[in-house]
Amino acid sequence: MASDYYFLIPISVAIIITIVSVIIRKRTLASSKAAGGERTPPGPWKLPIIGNLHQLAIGSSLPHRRLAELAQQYGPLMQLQLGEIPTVIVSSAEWAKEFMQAHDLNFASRPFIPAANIIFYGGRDIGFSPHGPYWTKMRRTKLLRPIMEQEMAKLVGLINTKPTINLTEMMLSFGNSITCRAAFGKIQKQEEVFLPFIKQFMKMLGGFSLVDLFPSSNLLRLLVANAAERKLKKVHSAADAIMETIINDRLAKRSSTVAAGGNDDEDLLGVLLNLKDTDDLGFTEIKAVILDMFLAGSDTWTITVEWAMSELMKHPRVMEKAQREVRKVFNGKGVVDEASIDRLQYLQLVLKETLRLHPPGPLAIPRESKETIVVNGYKIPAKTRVFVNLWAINRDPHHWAQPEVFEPERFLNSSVDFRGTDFHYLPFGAGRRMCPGMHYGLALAYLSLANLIYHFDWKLPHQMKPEDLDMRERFGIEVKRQNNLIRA
Ligand code: HEM
Repeated sequence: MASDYYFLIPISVAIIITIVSVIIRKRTLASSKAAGGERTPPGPWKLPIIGNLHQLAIGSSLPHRRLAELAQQYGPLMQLQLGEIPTVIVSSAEWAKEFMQAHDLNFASRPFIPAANIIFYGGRDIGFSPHGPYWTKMRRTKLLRPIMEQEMAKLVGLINTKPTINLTEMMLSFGNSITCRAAFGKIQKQEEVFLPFIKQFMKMLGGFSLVDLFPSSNLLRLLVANAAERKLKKVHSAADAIMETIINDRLAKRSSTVAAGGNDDEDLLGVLLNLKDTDDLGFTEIKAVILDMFLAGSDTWTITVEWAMSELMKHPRVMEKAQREVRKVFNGKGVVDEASIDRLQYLQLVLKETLRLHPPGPLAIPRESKETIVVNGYKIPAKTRVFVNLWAINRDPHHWAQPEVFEPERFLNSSVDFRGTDFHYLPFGAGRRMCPGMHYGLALAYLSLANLIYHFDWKLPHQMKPEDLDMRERFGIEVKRQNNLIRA
């Protein structure tokens, strides 16, 4: 008897699917028509409470890749609700130009991120301070170009002593030691205790944290936020104590340097202490900017060098060409120094292409709209969080032929540059909040890369073929290689 009704099952399923699709479509359309007739950007249908978080969690993709997939479905300006946070994702050069140039002023602020708030003394740094007079004053602070060449020589010496090297680990510790020199000058003992704190801050700032996405949830606050906050504050106060000691030591030495007619401006701390007297800078601000230097200014360029080396090992033709160039330019000298680095034209193409495919900050640093604004007919309410997907823009097939292929020659005879004016190529962002450490980061990356390929021939371990090299990424505040790069 029951079998008589089996034919009804597919019909019922079809009817249910049709009804659900109509409801979803209606809700999607409704959400793209805001009150007052302006449209809101399109986006996927959201669930109560979590909004679109489940769509980000689908698959094993990292956020910048998953957001790029969603943008292919919903368009280069897409609206998502991430927990309680209304969010807009920008994924094309044309829209990036709207947000980072035409309406840059409205999107020049940073959202409130609880971990960043603790780490940077309530936004007293450059990267997370809201847009306003304080940020303007801090942006004027010149981030230093340290004495790099001695450090490079140390790196070369270290590689020379080892038959097999882990380039990932080596670049990490090299980057940290350069940053310590740039920030504090010659320090020895504090360096070792300070750096592990920085690593912990990195972990706490990385990714999309639940506490950040549900700021009003008392339950979440009780279950996770309070414990996480306590841990972060403990780590922060230990890092703070070390910085205090370093500053006090410097102040003691500084008076004798200045009394002897010297200038204390060889490192970032010296420069900031000079500004303290003229620009009304407090110790809190000095410590916040030093933390910026460690958090934004160390891993970024070392990760870039690592990706460049990975691509060179994967593409022996490019490695050979780059190596031939650097050996020709520096052969008479025996050392790679900064003076002739501009002559390495092919290496510049290699670095440009590396940053196109592997921008270390693929979603930049989030921005926030100051006021409600209509951009090209789409209404963006005040306090909307904005992510510009630099990773997706840098490989948009509308602007790049064969975008997934590593081809440094694509930049030959092209005027496309890092400056943030070519909106289809934005490894350093654009507009007011564009990276202030660009020149310093690029100089270090060129010099390291040139040294690595000038002094050494590189080979993958265990007879690995170039095409088998694992190029997977790991997400954090910066995107690194998932597995370490080892050289035989
Ligand atoms: C290869 C190296 C680097 C890359 C690719 C890079 C990339 C970026 C990106 C994409 C942003 C966000 C820009 C935006 O929101 O539009 C940024 C911001 C920032 N970067 Fe870099 N960066 C690098 C090196 C450095 C270095 C060496 C320093 C410091 C010495 C530094 C300090 C900063 C700071 C302070 C900000 C925040 C600026 C603000 O909010 O006003 N960066 N960087």
